[in-house]
Amino acid sequence: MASLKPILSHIDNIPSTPGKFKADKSSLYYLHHRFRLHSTVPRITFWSLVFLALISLFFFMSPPSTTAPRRGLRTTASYGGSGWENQVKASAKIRSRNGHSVLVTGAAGFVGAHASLALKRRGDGVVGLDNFNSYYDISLKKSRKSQLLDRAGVFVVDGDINDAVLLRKLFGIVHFTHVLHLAAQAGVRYAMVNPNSYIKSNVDGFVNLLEVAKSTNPQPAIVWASSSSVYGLNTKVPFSEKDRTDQPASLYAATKKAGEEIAHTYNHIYGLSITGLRFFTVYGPWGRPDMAYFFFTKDILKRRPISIFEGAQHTTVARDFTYIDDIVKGCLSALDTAKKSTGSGGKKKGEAQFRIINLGNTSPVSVNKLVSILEKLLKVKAKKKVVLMPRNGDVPFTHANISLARKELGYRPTTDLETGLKKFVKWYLDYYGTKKKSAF
Ligand SMILES: O=C(O)[C@H]1O[C@H](OP(=O)(O)OP(=O)(O)OC[C@H]2O[C@@H](n3ccc(=O)[nH]c3=O)[C@H](O)[C@@H]2O)[C@H](O)[C@@H](O)[C@H]1O
Repeated sequence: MASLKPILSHIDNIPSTPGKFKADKSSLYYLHHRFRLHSTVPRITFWSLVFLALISLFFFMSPPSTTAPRRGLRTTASYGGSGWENQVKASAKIRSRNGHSVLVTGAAGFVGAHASLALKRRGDGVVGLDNFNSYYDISLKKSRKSQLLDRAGVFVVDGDINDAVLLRKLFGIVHFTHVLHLAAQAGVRYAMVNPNSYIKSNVDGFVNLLEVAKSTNPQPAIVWASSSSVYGLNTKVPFSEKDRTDQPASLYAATKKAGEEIAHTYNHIYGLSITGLRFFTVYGPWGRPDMAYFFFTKDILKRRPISIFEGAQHTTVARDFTYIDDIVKGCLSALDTAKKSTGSGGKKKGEAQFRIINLGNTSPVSVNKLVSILEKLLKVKAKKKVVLMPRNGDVPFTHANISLARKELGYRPTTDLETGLKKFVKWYLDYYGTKKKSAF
């Protein structure tokens, strides 16, 4: 467990759970006694007053809009009202011929923000949804949200995929042709710290979204983020979609694999068109602070030691690091090639498309090499500690076979790790140096 410490130091503390309004018993008691003392007021009047007071308290404490309980790492969300609806409608406006109308979940996240921007810039209608949980720095998520609104007019709704009322409301306002579902509890190692957050987002939340989508008329086509981690302890390389995925090494991987099976069920029963994309270690500007390339950069600059994992018998740990722009192209292409769902009224009317596709770089790089590229770009020597890879969810290597992505999506990744990290480091120095200068 000692090895978890440096990793978790990059993750924010979990906030307390939402508080509920409780009637203050002591003040009720006090009132009751006062009324008893002044017995000129009959008992019935006392209780009528208490009742009235409670009703008005309830009324005044309710926001003008819908308030939804939020599950997961944060408190409550509010939404609704005509101003809010107008923002949703404006954001959803399609500006190109044959453009899609896309609900992007996790839009204030790393991949979600980039994908939302790319969709909006080419003329699609985009509405974002994000619960702004505190798994990592909320201010980074808020910055992405502001960038989306200010630079492209993408509105990100503050809400949760577990909130069916909100989802139905959004589908009621906009006829989404597609959902790009990227909201998830990410990170392989954090699953040992907060296992339930993975079930809530990646299983409960996904089912909730599919339930609403399957009942919508017409049903949207769904493209969602699975993960390279489903290959788990698979040793056959490169990882092909035909390989076994029944040996997950982390709860994160297990929930993503569960998502793939759940997606199959909804496709089979309800005729939802569903494409699962297995992302391979996505990195780049505006990335996730819990990922190694990100916190290595921070620690190297602060002259703090970093742990480099190695396998048993000193074997190298490697990843098929994939640059964000390549992933975004893959996502857009998956949306463009997605066939329509076939169901209506919650019933399947014919076979619907079901796909699972790797999106990787197909060129694995060792963690050692990653660090030496960062040292060169940052012009600082890292204080490296080589440690045996802890048994906390990591796998020794990943390597994507992307033949299916090439065939189905015309996917061709073009950014090597050095080029991609150069762009990341430039962004990092801008963002954490002068902040306001950073733009997508
Ligand atoms: O493809 C995915 O589906 C997943 O990709 C990402 O997981 P990983 O590939 O494990 O990325 P990341 O943590 O950056 O570790 C990178 C490398 O550094 C090594 N590593 C890590 C920490 C450390 O202290 N030392 C170290 O050597 C570590 O052993 C590894 O070899 C996403 O986080 C995850 O949400 C999911 O999307």
